[in-house]
Amino acid sequence: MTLEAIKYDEGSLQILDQLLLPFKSEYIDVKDTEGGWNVIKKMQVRGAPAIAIVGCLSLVVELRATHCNSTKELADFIQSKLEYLVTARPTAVNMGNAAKYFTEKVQRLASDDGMSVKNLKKIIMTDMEEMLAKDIAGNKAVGDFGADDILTRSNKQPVCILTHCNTGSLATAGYGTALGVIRSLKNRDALKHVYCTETRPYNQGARLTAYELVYEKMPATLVCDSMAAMLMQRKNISAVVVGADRVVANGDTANKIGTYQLAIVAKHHDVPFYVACPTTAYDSTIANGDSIKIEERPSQEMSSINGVPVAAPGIQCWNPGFDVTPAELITGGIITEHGLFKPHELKDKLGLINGSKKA
Ligand SMILES: CSC[C@@H](O)[C@@H](O)C(=O)COP(=O)(O)O
Repeated sequence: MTLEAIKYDEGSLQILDQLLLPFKSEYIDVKDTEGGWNVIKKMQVRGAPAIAIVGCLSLVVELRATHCNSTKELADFIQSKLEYLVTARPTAVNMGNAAKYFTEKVQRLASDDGMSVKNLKKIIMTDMEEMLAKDIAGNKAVGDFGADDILTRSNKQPVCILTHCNTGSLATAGYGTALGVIRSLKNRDALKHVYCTETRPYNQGARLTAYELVYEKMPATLVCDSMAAMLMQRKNISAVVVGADRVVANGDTANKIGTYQLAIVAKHHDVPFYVACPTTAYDSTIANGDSIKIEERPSQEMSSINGVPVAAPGIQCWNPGFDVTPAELITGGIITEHGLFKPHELKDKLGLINGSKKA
């Protein structure tokens, strides 16, 4: 078994089929953007950062076999493929942010008269290939900032963490976001225990996070989502740390369904609640969480497990894949690769960082 969700080498892209985990380790060849769109839609690869990386790398693979006669033709081709990839899953913003960034870049470079088709292709492909290393570096920084803050609160005493969904190596290029914070705590010998929720209905916690925790030999226990309140009442939880699919301007955060109720329970028990995500999950164009589009998944994903029915035939199902945690419940803060911010600070602080990068 392996934890390498994305294998990429010089134009060859393979993804670990996460629908088969934890019982089978099988890779799928992704040969073009249609293949990329399909593995994202079916959730054979999932997790906001991994979705964007696989989407863009599927375009790199396709670009290698694509001939364009002009830089304008190439830029329009890349733009249309990126627009298509964004439609696979609507809530996670990472693919949308990548599409915006690469569209702006390719159209700007294409308008330069001295640019050749060959060079333009190379610049964009190299930039996309670098997403893998950049994501890991960002995750490591997130992990360290998160561990610093949690250990400051605990007076450097080892901590018990509750996490939700899967935010580890399988959801990213490696290391992980919320699971990256947990990994950083473990690296400092400061992780007493980690609890992961099952994460119904798709069981990313039971299938994927539990698999990563066992693989990494972390002291870990699986709980049902419905046990979170009891857990916080009885088990001395030091912090809840989750990932994000989209953090909007006021700090409201869309993440895996079930996150919002964890934040409410954490507030009731005075447990700090953290969102851990690189800024690739930040969307400054939406003012607050009411306008985030929430993906609704097929009802069979809820009414059956691995094809075995678990609900009464004929019952209707409502299956939103994500919920929105209001900023005021994110009491620990939002941990980014630039540091930890309170939700209300995010807009100004990230605006300053982005502004100074441009200057
Ligand atoms: C680093 S991943 C953060 C989030 O993307 C994760 O918690 C999550 O909600 C994933 O949802 P999924 O539907 O499995 O793609």
